[in-house]
Amino acid sequence: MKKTKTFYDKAIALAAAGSELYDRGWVPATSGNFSLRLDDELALLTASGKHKGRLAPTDFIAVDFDGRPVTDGKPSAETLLHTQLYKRFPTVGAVLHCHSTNATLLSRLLADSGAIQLTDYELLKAFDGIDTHAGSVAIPIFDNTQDIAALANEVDQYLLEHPECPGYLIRGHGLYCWGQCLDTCMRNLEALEFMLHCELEMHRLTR
Ligand SMILES: CSC[C@@H](O)[C@@H](O)C(=O)COP(=O)(O)O
Ligand SMILES: [Zn+2]
Repeated sequence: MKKTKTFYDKAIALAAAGSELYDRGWVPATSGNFSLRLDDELALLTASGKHKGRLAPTDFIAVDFDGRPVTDGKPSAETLLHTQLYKRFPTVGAVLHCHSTNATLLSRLLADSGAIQLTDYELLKAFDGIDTHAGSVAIPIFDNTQDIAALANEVDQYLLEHPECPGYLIRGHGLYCWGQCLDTCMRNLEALEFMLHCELEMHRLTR
């Protein structure tokens, strides 16, 4: 595939998001990966192993929804965790994966319960379709593995049964979330990180 102006515009937008996320401490030491939908067959994704706070427009690769690169370079090791979302949900336009302290610690602390219930937070209203704090949103926690295809299958099975899920944790690893566009995805990520931080503090204060 020839890299178009759209490809580079989206790469620049994701690089700016990466810089912001790095400044927040959510993608240390080359961790994390980001993507944007290009069309109904392709997505733009970070190349593997790059520092996600200092991405250049050349640090992005176009992949199909089976994770195969269609431009030069090596896409993220976690490519399938992005492409599965574009494949399952035609409305998803952006996917962000971060390794914040909150996501890493909470996913370890609460792994046995299988999910974190976010309940009675005003910030639940940041998610599309939720207009009240009075409710609960489950954030599932999957076991970490280097077998990304197996993890993608597990996640896909969960999302088939819970299409309203706004994101998920991988134990001791990090958070995946998505949205219709990059702005929405950043908003969802910020809301999730805020509530994960609250949950961690509650755990600390009440244990
Ligand atoms: C730097 S360790 C983190 C990686 O193993 C992975 O989890 C990650 O988020 C980044 O992998 P990448 O292949 O650069 O997309
Ligand atoms: Zn990761």
